Amino acid sequence: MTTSRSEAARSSRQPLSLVPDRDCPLCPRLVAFREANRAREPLWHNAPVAPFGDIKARLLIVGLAPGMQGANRTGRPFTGDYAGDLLYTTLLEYGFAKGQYRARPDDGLKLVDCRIANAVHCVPPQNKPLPVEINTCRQFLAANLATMPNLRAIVALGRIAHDTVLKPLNLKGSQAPFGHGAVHQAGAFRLYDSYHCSRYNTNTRVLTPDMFRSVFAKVKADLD
Ligand SMILES: O=c1cc[nH]c(=O)[nH]1
Repeated sequence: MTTSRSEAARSSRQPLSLVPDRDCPLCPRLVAFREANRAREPLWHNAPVAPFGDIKARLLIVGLAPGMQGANRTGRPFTGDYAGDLLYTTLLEYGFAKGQYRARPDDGLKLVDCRIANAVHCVPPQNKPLPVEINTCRQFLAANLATMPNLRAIVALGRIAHDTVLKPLNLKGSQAPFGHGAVHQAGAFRLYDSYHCSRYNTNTRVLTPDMFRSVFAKVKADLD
């Protein structure tokens, strides 16, 4: 996001939409999936998941998409699935969260100087959003980036999150290749890459808790 782009976004007459409507119609495959999930599990959230945390935070964490049994069920990013256990434990350890994480949205956990959003706001089949869905949903993430007045650091969890923030940050893939632990400067912002904290990545030791911690240790040191 260049300064001019964010200024343009802030001053545009149309208010920026930070999250899709509950019945967002933009991605037909995700709409059909959402309707099937609503019929099957009427008590679940089953709608686009809004970002969690203060808009005035300096840190934005970008995930992939709501997990079926996690954010899609509970309505809060990374809440109720395996990926959230590692993420919230690490955020608590580095002071980016306070309280206790109990895997439910009424656990009282508060993020500190930190906000969490997803590249895609609706749960995709098999956890795999299509490129067209990622492109369509980017407008909401870009609105968050443009609206966060104190934003300094962005942690991308996985390659899809990394790729999707490049455009709003006005970076090219060749300038900022994805790599665990890589840090990319984008004007006033820093983009930190991490492998996604999914169960698959942690079970296969592609990502260890120490590797994950080292990303947040760096962010913390840079922000302090
Ligand atoms: O990327 C992810 C994974 C799980 N839950 C989320 O909200 N996002």
